[in-house]
Amino acid sequence: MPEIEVFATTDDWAEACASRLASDLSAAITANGRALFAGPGGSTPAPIYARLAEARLEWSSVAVTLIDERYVPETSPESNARLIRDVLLTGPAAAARFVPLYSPAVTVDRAAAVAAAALRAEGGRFDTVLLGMGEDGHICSMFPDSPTLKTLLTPTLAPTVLGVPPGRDGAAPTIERLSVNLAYLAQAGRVILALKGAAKRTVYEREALGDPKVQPIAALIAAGVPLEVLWTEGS
Ligand SMILES: O=C1O[C@H](COP(=O)(O)O)[C@@H](O)[C@H](O)[C@H]1O
Repeated sequence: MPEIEVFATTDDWAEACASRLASDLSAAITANGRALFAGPGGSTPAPIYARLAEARLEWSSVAVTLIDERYVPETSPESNARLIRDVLLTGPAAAARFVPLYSPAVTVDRAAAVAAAALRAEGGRFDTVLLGMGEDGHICSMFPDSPTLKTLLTPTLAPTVLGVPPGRDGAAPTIERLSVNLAYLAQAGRVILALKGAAKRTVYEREALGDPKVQPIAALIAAGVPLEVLWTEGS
């Protein structure tokens, strides 16, 4: 299992994550003339996004998307796109192109198909990825016990975006979602899992040793996702 890299402060941790992402984007622009980045929503990534926004990059050559999204428009406080727009796509980074997963399609599955086509048009491979993880062990919108988990984690599927229904009887997720699948993470140049707090460290260590068939983190490791795990106790 990938070793956990420990950082003494939130600043050091956010800086390390942002500088690896910026370095990957810069290398992709040099090699291909463009770069594709995918990141999470949630409460964890804001300090990383704020630092990444300050990176000296040819931002007009960068496309930014999400690893997952709630099926809500950007006007909703639940929207992951809103976090990206407010914190990452600011200053010079506002020149980057945002590729949303959400669209007001008829169903979440139709929106997933639209998003999958949009990502294919961007090259279909993430140059670098930032991941978060919930305390229940979910990454992207790959929720333990969700009926969609097995499909999202099927290693033989091509990179795509899938609709995720709400959990039954109050189980997570509470609303419909969209999520990239395992293949998108397995084919990425680098995947940084940014963890904050003692509880998430314990979950990671437990999940990483778990059953590779059912748990997202274990499945990522089994599939050879180029995972780097950066942790800070945080505040
Ligand atoms: O639902 C989500 O949660 C995870 C983790 O969020 P956090 O608040 O614990 O940082 C996030 O990675 C994911 O993108 C988001 O949709």
